[in-house]
Amino acid sequence: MTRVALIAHDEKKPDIIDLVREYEDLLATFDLVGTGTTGKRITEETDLDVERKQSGPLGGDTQIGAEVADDALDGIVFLRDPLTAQPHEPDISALLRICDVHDVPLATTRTGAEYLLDGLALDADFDLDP
Ligand SMILES: O=C(CO)COP(=O)(O)O
Repeated sequence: MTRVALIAHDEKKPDIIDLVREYEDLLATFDLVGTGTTGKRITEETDLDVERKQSGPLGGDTQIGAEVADDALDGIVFLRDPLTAQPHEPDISALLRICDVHDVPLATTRTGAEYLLDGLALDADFDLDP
């Protein structure tokens, strides 16, 4: 099954909720994992089930990076806040780097995320406009 990670910094949480609502039917067919607070918000505000890792600052990005290293993920949506310094910046950089190493598609913007999910829908033969 397609496995996707969902991550958003605090300023971007409304955007990721909006995005997952838009793609909820598709995402319901995927195996979802997320960092702690992002995963909690998505499970509270949608009908989706998200496996929750640690919160980002407590190692969640690193845990997701470990899944990338194991080739366990098909894609990552990571809506980053480019205007706020993050205490765990090294973990964030490491996650981006390991995605480059393993050629795992990663979207860090809303529009990029839509292209990524559209592509995963195509791979999964899922009709987004039935
Ligand atoms: O900090 C994050 C990603 O770097 C996200 O973590 P949370 O989902 O726990 O807020």
